[in-house]
Amino acid sequence: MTPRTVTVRVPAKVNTQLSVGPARPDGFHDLANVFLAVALHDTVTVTPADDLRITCTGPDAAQVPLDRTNLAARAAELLAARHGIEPRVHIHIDKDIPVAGGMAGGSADAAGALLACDALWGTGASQSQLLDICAELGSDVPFSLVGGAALGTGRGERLTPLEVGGTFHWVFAVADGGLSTPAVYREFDRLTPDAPEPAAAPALLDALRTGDAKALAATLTNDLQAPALSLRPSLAETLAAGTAAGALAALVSGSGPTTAFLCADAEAAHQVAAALTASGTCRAARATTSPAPGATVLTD
Ligand SMILES: C[C@](O)(CO)[C@H](O)COP(=O)(O)OP(=O)(O)OC[C@H]1O[C@@H](n2ccc(N)nc2=O)[C@H](O)[C@@H]1O
Ligand SMILES: Nc1ncnc2c1ncn2[C@@H]1O[C@H](COP(=O)(O)OP(=O)(O)OP(=O)(O)O)[C@@H](O)[C@H]1O
Repeated sequence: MTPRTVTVRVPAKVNTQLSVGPARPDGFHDLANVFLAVALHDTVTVTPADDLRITCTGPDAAQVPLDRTNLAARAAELLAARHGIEPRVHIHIDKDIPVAGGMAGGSADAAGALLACDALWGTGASQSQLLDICAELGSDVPFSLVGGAALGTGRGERLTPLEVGGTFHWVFAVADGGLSTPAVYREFDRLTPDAPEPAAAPALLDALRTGDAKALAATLTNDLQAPALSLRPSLAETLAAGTAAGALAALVSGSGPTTAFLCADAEAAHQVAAALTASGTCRAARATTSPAPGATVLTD
């Protein structure tokens, strides 16, 4: 029987290594992008409707477009077009991932809507067909579907799964307002005229594989950190506050302006979150863990 409602939970991501090469002729950049899914989630629920409709709840809901530019709507449209059906569906997003925060929130919603609509419509797309649609929707979307940890090459859409040998404890400091991903890449180009070809760092992959937080802290890198700080200098204060509170490492998450703090254990993460909240250098601080599974159907 065709299900009447499907709910999918999708994680946010942090980039443990984000190495960026020179701009390509198509405007994208080749990456060595070591993604790690973290246990902050959006929940996407799809229900049959007369037409494609989007609603959104959550603290950042006012910043989410409710028209067909929403990545979740585009995902439903693409899947429907591939199968010659009309995307008559109400997509509800319960949003907990910061918007325009460098944590792939829109990408998560796209992957979630795709998986949910596939189940609702019984289109039975294979994982590789779903991944193709994801790549068309955005560079981060394939990883939102698979979760866990993966190396993304090309523009980040070509994934190789990675082993993770333990649980890592993180704090994410949410900033006021967002940063535009294309603007951060443009600032990277301005600051880095001779970027080398990117490659994954063996020491970082080892740290993930062994679950060694100190080793991971020593190897975290983000080539978009300098451009994000150039566009939003106040993020340096947030990074310093988390480091002073005992984080093993502090870095900008993806294109920012969310900042990420790797901690030794759950207790340290709670202390760092409390100190960041008290510091007044961010809007909110959230403690969480990684890795987390990719898009997962909860009910149908
Ligand atoms: C910063 C990251 O979040 C790190 O994972 C991603 O690279 C961004 O992924 P995304 O938001 O899914 O990005 P897309 O929707 O594919 O592209 C948005 C814009 O970001 C820039 N972009 C993105 C990915 C990439 N490898 N090179 C780029 O230059 C381009 O200006 C592009 O027009
Ligand atoms: N479902 C969605 N949720 C949030 N933003 C969306 C969505 N669909 C489209 N957008 C648009 O995309 C922009 C970027 O939002 P998003 O939260 O995906 O950024 P991000 O987390 O920085 O992305 P990334 O880390 O993949 O670069 C928003 O400003 C918004 O206009």
